[in-house]
Amino acid sequence: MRNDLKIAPSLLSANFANLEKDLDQINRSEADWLHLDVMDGVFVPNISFGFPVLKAVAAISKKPLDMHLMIVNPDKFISQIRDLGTMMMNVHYEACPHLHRVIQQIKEAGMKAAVTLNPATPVAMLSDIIQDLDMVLLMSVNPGFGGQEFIPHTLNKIRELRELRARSGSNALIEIDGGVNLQTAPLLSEAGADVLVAGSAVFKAPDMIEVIHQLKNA
Ligand SMILES: O=C(CO)[C@@H](O)[C@H](O)COP(=O)(O)O
Ligand SMILES: [Co+2]
Repeated sequence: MRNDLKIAPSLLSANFANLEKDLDQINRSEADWLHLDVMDGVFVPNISFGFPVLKAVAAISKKPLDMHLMIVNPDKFISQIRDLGTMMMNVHYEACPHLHRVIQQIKEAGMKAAVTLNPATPVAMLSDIIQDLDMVLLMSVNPGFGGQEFIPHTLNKIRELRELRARSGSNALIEIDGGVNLQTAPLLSEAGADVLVAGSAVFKAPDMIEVIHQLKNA
């Protein structure tokens, strides 16, 4: 069994009327990171939360922040995201015509940089940027909503990404987001994922700490 699989609970499925209670559970769990889904209603057909909520969450979270920006023009917000104490800033390939510049700006701001691919975007699109990345996030659902069903083709994309990573000498982690649960996590771990994001599987469970423990040992 591998012992390096990271788990990043996604706050999108938390109880927003009592975030402090849910965050306390995450803080006390074996979760490695806290995944935060920012949506603008333009890049994706949904709106989640913005800086007032992010500031309150950042003040309570004891886990490093993994910020998933489902927004157009994410470069406009690099310094504000950094000032929250963010560890990893994920921008979508599909939202960044000047991706190389955005990645350099994120790193210059002192954060780790990740690129996210939608389910229909081929892994090969990263061949000229993967050397500069700390992580690639593969969406295993169409972004915008929690609680959707896992797209099985993601398993092939993980294998392709591992090959691209090996060919290019990159150390980028492979993170998977969408439909991760106790059934899909072992398949993802086996295929070579490094980080699993889980929203509804964690926050809708009766015992979050136990589910995180089980995911971690997938
Ligand atoms: O980025 C997103 C959705 O766009 C995710 O991070 C979701 O929050 C994952 O939710 P589940 O599929 O795990 O319920
Ligand atoms: Co996400």
